[in-house]
Amino acid sequence: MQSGRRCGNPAVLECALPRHAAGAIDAPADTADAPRHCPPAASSGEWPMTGTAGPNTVIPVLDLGPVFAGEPGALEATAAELRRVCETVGFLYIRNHGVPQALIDATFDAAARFHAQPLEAKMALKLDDAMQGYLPYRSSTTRANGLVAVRKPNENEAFFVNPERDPAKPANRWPDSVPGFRETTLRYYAEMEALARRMLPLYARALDLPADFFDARCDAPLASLRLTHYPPVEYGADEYGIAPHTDSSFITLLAQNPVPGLQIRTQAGEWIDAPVIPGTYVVNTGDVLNRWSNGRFLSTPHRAVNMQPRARYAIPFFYHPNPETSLECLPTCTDAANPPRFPAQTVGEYMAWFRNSNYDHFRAKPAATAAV
Ligand SMILES: O=C(O)CCC(=O)C(=O)O
Ligand SMILES: [Fe+2]
Repeated sequence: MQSGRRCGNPAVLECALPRHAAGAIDAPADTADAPRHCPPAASSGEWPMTGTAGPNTVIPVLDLGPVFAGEPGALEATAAELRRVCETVGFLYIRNHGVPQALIDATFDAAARFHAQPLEAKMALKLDDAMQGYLPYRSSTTRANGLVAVRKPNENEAFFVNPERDPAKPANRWPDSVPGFRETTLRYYAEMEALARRMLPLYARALDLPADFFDARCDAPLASLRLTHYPPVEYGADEYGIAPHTDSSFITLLAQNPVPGLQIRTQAGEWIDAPVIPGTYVVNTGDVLNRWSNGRFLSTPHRAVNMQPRARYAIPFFYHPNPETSLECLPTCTDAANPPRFPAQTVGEYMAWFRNSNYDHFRAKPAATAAV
């Protein structure tokens, strides 16, 4: 799998990089014969621009500093901006999030050291029914979204860290010979959970709900930290580091990665790069919030490819409400002319469906019922 550069033409990397760094338009993934990873640079002009967009990107940047400092009026002002972004883009960057950069760096380092182990050591921790452990290379296929017709396994391997608060659930299993791995990843997990919780009032106000609406519904959240490794491989047709998909989450928090590769699909159906903006997080709305809000907050398709001649790691944190929380349509997102569009499932039920659809491990065992 480690077969060197992926676009056989060395010019591809050179022509792709400047555009990718500028968040420009990519070719549709679904077009089987489209040139991949080096499309013509062209803007549709239809992409919604917002006043807070960074200099080189159409994905807005939201400053959380004022609201986290408790500045008067900041919650309402930031929530109004968040509402606009979630209704039109579904992806944003946040700055002044409060997560120490040293912890982010240490977590990337832990991910790299985990994946550098011999395959045998990783396979000893193979994914279990609680969706915890090691997901081997090319053993997940993005099926649950209807976004691409040809579905090949994703060109990545991953390790999942689950919450440790519930003694009834199997505990995380840890590698024996990756020093500090457990401590670092659990510390990062706790930091991510705290950040997501601090953001809940923003999402509540953005949806015209009382500021504490989500608090009790997310006090034992069904979150998961994923440590993904995208090796530098030669992609074939319809192959991706991770194929076009939407996240199942309420929100996903993705630490900035020194190696770019994330791309999002605009409402106009074009793929754009999410450029690296140091010190920020990428945050996106997932399917849970999309369903809960009756489609009002977008769950935007995205994908990742590793165009670099070196390994790429990603450490997304998928945040969900409590498993028993009902996703019955939020009261501010429906009226007589806009009836609920999605079943009032619980988060756990929705997650079980999503997981069974996407992970070969669970497809082989349709009776699996773990809720992560
Ligand atoms: O690798 C990335 O940048 C994004 C990964 C992603 O979308 C996911 O794991 O759901
Ligand atoms: Fe994702």
